[in-house]
Amino acid sequence: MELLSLQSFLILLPISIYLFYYYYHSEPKRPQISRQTGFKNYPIVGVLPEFLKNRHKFLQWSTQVLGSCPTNTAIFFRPYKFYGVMTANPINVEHMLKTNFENYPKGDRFISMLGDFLGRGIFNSDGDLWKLQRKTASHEFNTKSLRNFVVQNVIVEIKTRLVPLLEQASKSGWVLDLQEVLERFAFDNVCKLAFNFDPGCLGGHGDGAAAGAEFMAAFEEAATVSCGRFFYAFPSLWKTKKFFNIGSERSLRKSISAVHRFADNIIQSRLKAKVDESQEDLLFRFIGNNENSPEFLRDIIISFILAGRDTTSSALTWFFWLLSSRPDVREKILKELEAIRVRTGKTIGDTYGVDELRDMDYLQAAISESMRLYPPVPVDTKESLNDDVFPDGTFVGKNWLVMYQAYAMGRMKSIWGNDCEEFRPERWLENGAFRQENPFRFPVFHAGPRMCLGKDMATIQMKSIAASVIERFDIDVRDKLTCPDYVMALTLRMKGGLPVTVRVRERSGGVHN
Ligand code: HEM
Repeated sequence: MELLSLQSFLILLPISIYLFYYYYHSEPKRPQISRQTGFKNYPIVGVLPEFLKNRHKFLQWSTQVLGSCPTNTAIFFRPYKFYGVMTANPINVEHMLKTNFENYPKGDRFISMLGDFLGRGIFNSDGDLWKLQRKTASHEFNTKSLRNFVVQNVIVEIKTRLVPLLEQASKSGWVLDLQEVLERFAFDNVCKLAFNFDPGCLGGHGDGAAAGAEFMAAFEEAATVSCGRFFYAFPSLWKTKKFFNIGSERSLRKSISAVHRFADNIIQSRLKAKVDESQEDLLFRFIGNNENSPEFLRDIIISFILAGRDTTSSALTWFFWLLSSRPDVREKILKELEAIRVRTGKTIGDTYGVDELRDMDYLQAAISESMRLYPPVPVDTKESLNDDVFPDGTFVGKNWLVMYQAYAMGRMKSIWGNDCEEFRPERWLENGAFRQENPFRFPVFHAGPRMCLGKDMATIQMKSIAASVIERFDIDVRDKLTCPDYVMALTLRMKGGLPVTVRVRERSGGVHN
């Protein structure tokens, strides 16, 4: 036995020495890593042991690492000469998202992970294919007609589904998962925007409730498993599963074909009907360009559904959790809403138009502050096309994985000051008016040419929901003092949801109706 150990040692020793020298001397830029504070990169295995140890609290761990680096930027490497850099420094973020945008596409690594599901839709493409979709979409997103369409959909969903559901919950004392409710709301909404189909996930009959629920479940599964590919320590694992069509990859294939079948049916029937001027949705707007094949139309639509699905629900779930332990903030929101109602002659239950929503400065500040601490997209990744140097002096090699961490940026003293951990909406106000933050310091909606297209729509949706819920109901979070855990996915979802009970709010004049 001892002889065997000695033999193994003698065999392994030269191999280890060889690998050590190979990794350390075959890469001329490597010395950057050892000089860098930050991620612990071991010989050969790189950051992998630390990553595996901290995977369950990835965001807190990487925030702490970035905070300890002089320029809030850290390099790591993984086996097989795979290098990456993560930053929480606004000047680096501006460089990668705007100044040297062409050098930082999403890259093949990202695109191949989501490719089976999203094809080459706007969310999953680079270069000319992306530019083309971006041009059409940004033109359409700026039209008044699309904005009105969105506002109308949100109003109907709130009045006919969300409010009745919460009223029912308040009467019967149900415990609701608020995160799930908000996700269903967002899914109904984004499907209407994408191809004017109402899946009726939050109640009602929709355009076919059973089909809608099936579509949402398949979409959910396809998105979760596709995004799960990002978190494999060794990407070859999911590729092998895919090759043999086993495990999660097998269910992924099934759910993707269900989503594609569903979307194809709608697209085919719309194409057969030729141009239907009564439609206002995105599909109608992209069909207008005759050059788009049905498959490409499907990719475009699915990308939009993915982008608009979990983001607003994530933002609002964390917002309602934060609010539950801050009655002072809630009171200020209520005061602001009351002032707007008095000025416009409205009563509780009336809906708010775009102008009134725009006047809700304090509510906007509170939602932004919540997204600063809990950004719906906590980490964003790119791939470098060529060698480059960040403005802070960090070398970035060709084909490196390049990430900015919005979660960490919201918690950097260098950006937000010593009270950065505190939930303080006032930091967004100047003489009572909401003040936009520089998007490279607050890249929650991304920034530069690829900035989120749905920012305004998301804002309308979030403020409408928050205002309607807060003025009508008291939301009691069951465990308001424990910070919920999150699920590591592309969006920041709460682990286990947000269980709440609901009470119709009592006002000085009694309970409203
Ligand atoms: C609070 C809500 C939202 C947040 C925080 C948010 C954030 C983001 C972020 C960080 C990106 C960049 C993603 C990446 O690089 O991979 C993005 C892109 C995008 N978002 Fe949003 N988003 C929100 C809501 C929406 C909504 C409601 C829509 C509308 C359907 C939407 C449509 C898009 C699209 C189409 C892109 C891709 C833009 C491009 O690549 O050119 N987003 N969003």
